[in-house]
Amino acid sequence: MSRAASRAPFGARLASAMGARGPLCVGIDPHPSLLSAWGLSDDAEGLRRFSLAVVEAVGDLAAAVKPQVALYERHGSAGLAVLEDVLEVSAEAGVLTIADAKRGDIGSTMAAYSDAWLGEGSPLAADAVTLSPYLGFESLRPALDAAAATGRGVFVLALTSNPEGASIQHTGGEHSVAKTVCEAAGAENTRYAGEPFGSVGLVVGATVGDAVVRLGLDLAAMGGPILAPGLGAQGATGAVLRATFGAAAPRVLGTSSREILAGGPSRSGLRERAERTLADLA
Ligand SMILES: O=C(O)c1cc(=O)[nH]c(=O)n1[C@@H]1O[C@H](COP(=O)(O)O)[C@@H](O)[C@H]1O
Repeated sequence: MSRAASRAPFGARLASAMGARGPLCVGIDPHPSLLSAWGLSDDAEGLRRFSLAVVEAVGDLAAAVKPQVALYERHGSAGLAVLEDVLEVSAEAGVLTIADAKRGDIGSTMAAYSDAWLGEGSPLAADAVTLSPYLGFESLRPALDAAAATGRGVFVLALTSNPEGASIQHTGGEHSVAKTVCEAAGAENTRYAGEPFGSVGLVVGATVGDAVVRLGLDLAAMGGPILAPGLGAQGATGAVLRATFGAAAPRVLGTSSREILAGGPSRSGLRERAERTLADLA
């Protein structure tokens, strides 16, 4: 039996991890300022020590970790080699991985991104990857199909946490861009009928206020998980998150990076902040 065939769908694995550990994803964002605050050098060795310390500290607490790919890319091939190791060590630690790569391109090129982040045997393959639908939701088809074939998942940007996102995502009147993306994800998740979550998730920031309601996004019916950045450093709290998502709150995976990472480099400092965030989300 191939590895792909033996892996349960991502949505089912995430639902089970959230049920066992709670709805927290810890972002691994090795910003230069954080490396410095931890007494580490802004190079591949500093990146490695930082990232592995985070996985070691929270790998048994969080449902998922989310390495921010840009912060590895800025170190070139040495940084990407570290990312490969982080993904492998995380898998060994039993925590799900979401590569925050925000990829999106015309279909033929998308197939190559899909091979890299979701392909069986790829050194960069994670349990899920973030995708941008700016070239049209259907341009993501290679990744949607690869995710289904390999038991992996995707999180498609719908309502991002940054204030500038509204200038595109809120446009379109009754058929806003965000609502269109939400409906397309819902249609895609029909292939996962019977699973606790579909494997096609959305990114909706915990900072978007009443936009979910105002734009008429039916996140509960969408069927997939919701990755909600914006906790901590961007100002959102567990209470804000519950108010923002309403009936869809049980499918929300809250994600926080800088707020938790600022607790390092000590293991206890990182765990204390992760546990505090988890308690806030409960
Ligand atoms: O896809 C994401 O994770 C993402 C989407 C979004 O709308 N907003 C957002 O902040 N993110 C990412 O989530 C992380 C947030 O980091 P903190 O603000 O430090 O918690 C960064 O890696 C962002 O790139």
